[in-house]
Amino acid sequence: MKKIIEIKNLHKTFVLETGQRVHALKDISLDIYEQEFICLIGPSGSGKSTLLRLMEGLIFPTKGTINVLDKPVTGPLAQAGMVFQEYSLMPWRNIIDNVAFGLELRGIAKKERYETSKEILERFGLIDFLHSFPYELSGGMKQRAAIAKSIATSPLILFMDEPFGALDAYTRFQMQEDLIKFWLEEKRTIIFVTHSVEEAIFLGTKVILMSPRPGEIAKEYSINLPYPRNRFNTNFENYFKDIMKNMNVVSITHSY
Ligand SMILES: Nc1ncnc2c1ncn2[C@@H]1O[C@H](COP(=O)(O)OP(=O)(O)OP(=O)(O)O)[C@@H](O)[C@H]1O
Repeated sequence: MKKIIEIKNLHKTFVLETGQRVHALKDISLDIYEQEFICLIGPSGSGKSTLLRLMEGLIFPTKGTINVLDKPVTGPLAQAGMVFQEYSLMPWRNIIDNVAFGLELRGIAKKERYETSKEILERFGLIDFLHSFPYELSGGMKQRAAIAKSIATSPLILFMDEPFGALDAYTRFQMQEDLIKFWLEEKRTIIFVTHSVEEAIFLGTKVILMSPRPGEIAKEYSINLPYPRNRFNTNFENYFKDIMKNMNVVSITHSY
């Protein structure tokens, strides 16, 4: 498999307005290969979003290097799509114009960008909502539209920061299944931040556990379970227990 992202000895320190320094990430080294589905988990403040933003080229390392396709990251990646927990859609644009936005930026003619966007929206079950505005959709539909928007330009890498964090449990399960279906069909590289250990095991080819601040990679797990995954399988549960133990979630691991 081709290496897509190479991170070497990366440190990130933020300097606050008061002059105080926050050491967010410490000595991160990580290789990410084509078609991997990487899930980043760890306690709040362990630097998951910071690591994602560094990979996306939205911020830059204090020390160390990040290469994407053998080139140092110098600004927002053209080959990437991004989905956040909220705010991924522009409220003043209807759904088709949101999805078509990236294509519009690339100068694709209206007819063609609408055709591509309709195809994607059909696939994500939103074909009846082309002309609706984001506020008219449910949370799950909005996130479906946000994913559709992020893949419209066929990005090589999809960065997702807690995309299902605000959804109810039922919608979240549904979205996880839909995302896996998309990934199995398209085999893009996905880097996905979540607080849910269970979600990470359900989705990821690899789960990367971060330690509390300053965030370091505490452990990398290769999840050797076939897709679609079964949460009630013993091997699934074993990964869950092992990760929870390494997170030191004593009250939860106690009962096992
Ligand atoms: N722009 C910034 N300026 C100053 N400090 C920042 C900035 N962004 C992040 N930090 C700090 O870096 C640390 C890591 O933050 P980050 O948001 O990456 O953690 P996280 O693991 O994604 O947390 P959560 O799970 O709560 O979203 C935190 O201490 C945070 O306060």
